[in-house]
Amino acid sequence: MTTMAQVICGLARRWCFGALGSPLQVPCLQALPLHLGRTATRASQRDLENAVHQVKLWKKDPGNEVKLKLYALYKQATEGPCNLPKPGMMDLVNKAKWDAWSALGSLPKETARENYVDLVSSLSAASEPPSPAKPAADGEQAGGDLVVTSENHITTITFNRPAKKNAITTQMYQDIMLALQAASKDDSVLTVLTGNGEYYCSGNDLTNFTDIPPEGPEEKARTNAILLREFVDCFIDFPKPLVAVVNGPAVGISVTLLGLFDLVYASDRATFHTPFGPLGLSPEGCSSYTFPKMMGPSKLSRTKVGSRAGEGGCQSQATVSLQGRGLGQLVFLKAAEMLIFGRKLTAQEACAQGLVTEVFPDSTFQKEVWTRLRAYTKLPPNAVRTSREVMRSKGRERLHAVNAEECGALQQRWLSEECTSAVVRFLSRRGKL
Ligand SMILES: CCCC/C=C/CC(=O)SCCNC(=O)CCNC(=O)[C@H](O)C(C)(C)COP(=O)(O)OP(=O)(O)OC[C@H]1O[C@@H](n2cnc3c(N)ncnc32)[C@H](O)[C@@H]1OP(=O)(O)O
Repeated sequence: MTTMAQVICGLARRWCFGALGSPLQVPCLQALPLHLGRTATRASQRDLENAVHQVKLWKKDPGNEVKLKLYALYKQATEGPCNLPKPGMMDLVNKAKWDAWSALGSLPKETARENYVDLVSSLSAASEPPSPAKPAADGEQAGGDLVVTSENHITTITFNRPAKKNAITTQMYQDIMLALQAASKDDSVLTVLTGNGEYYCSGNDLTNFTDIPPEGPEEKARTNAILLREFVDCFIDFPKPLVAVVNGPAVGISVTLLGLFDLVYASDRATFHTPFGPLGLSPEGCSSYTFPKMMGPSKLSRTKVGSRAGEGGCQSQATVSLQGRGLGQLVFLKAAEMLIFGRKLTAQEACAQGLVTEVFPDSTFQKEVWTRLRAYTKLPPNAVRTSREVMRSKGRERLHAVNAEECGALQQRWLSEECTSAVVRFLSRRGKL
């Protein structure tokens, strides 16, 4: 049975998507705050347009009552008194809007315009789009190495060690797991990971390898493998859409995990680097499975090849290479170049390979991405969740198996001479040893 609350929620969602085509309205004009934020001047048509634009940027849903007020005032300001026939009782959305508009009676257009602008102005302060976190003067932002916020049905987990390029400490792995656990149960529709400052994340903090317990390095490798496996499992099993807002360069595990995300939005300043070869490591985050899957031969760009190009023909590089390697041999060239040889991709390249959903100019990145995400939170949450589950459930068992295998390989790698000398090189160059 549909309850009244459900009907109202449904109304709110439909309005947010502009089912009725314009900003919403007011049953009782006298209740509106007049002249807030402006004094003696009358509101112009330009003021009205600016106010409409402002409403689109609001991050907080102002609620149905305000939306109705805005709708009615806008209609009155642009079309005058309501002279439409009254919608039927069952046409709930249109009836509510008709009621609100009709309640304005013969209010002059100019006054309606003014009231609309004043109402928006009074509500705007509370609805500014979130500004990207900025490092404090000493390079570290208050709030710890990980900042978790929840607003407007979006839970945001922010790497917050800008002075260390947001490298992930052992404590941060634990805290991210806790944050994901909480986000899976809160009322958020989306869970976002992002970074504060210049970097998205520089991957595993390489000093994590330095605190060897009395039992020796084998014990350290064993506990790290358990931690990594549990950490990646949290992403595999996470029940809601995961979004990466990649504000800058991404390295190591912060890149490999992206294969488990649903949306990856990147600034054109971002790069994607998995330097496992140079570090004596092997892939993690299920990337040995997800990357070849997303970057497989069918995804490679088509390139003119030899004399065939002269005949007007094109062949993909993959096709050519595969022919050279023998029939039936599947070689995932791009994934191999990244994961084995440590080739760094630009945001555009990563997008072409399917690792990134969309690239935005850095200057408008935050504004565009958060506006998009806020719009997505207005979708019916149960439908979003169901679609995601249907898409994800089939591969989950496989991902767990891949994760276990990758962690087993890494446990050995961490004990290898190749890996220890690479970490020592990095740390000694920075005077950490
Ligand atoms: C238990 C689970 C294990 C999961 C395993 C995951 C595998 C990976 O994630 S592999 C990838 C590991 N990450 C790296 O190899 C990146 C190492 N860092 C760098 O190469 C460079 O720092 C940089 C390219 C990210 C930035 O270079 P830039 O010259 O601009 O800045 P720096 O002066 O080097 O860095 C500033 C500051 O930050 C510290 N730092 C940066 N990244 C890390 C890191 N990953 N671990 C530890 N510390 C890092 C760097 O030491 C500097 O610190 P100081 O100012 O104190 O010297």
